[in-house]
Amino acid sequence: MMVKVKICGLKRVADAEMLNELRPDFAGFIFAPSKRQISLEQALQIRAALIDAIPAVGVFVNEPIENIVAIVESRAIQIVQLHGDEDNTYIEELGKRITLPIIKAVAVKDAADVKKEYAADILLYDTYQSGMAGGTGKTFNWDLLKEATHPFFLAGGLHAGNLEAAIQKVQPYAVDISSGVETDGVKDFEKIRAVMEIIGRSIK
Ligand SMILES: O=C(O)c1ccccc1NCC(=O)[C@H](O)[C@H](O)COP(=O)(O)O
Repeated sequence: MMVKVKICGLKRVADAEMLNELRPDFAGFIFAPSKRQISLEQALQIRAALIDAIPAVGVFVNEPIENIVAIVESRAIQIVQLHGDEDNTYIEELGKRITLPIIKAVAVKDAADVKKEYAADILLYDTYQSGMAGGTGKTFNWDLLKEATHPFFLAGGLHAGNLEAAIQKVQPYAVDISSGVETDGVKDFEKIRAVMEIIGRSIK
């Protein structure tokens, strides 16, 4: 089976047009403080430009549940990604309020982070960096993922130059890439194309 790809941090309608051509499996909208943060209005415009076959993942960091529910009701997103310190009580509460799938991101410092169970549909393992919730552009020690017992998204510092090695080593369900497909902070068609080519060659 081919590894799935999420291209995260879309900021422009032009980014959606790139994805429509290159066909990753998911697009990510950042609703948390970040250089990639977008407003609901921008998200609705980008969603409208994206083909239906690419679900938009809304990325939140410790967001009040009411705000996520409002964004879900606007139909700007089809999947929710929790990228902060959300615990199982929070995730279960959110799960009662929405019907969308929930991805829980885990910042990996050590093996205990990988062993922890969450009440989410799937986990996403990302690089831990103090003071940054995500989008670090840095990899982490993939050996720690030997402890993973369920399919997961791999994130953190991935790009066309290390993607093949990452897939071979950790066999993720999906890869999630942001900084590695940007040039000067803007999504770069050629970098996304290179990633999609590598994914096309990868068989799990
Ligand atoms: O990308 C951000 O700026 C960001 C900010 C705050 C929380 C989450 C964020 N990104 C979430 C993602 O899913 C990224 O794709 C993931 O962290 C990997 O980013 P990168 O290392 O830049 O490829």
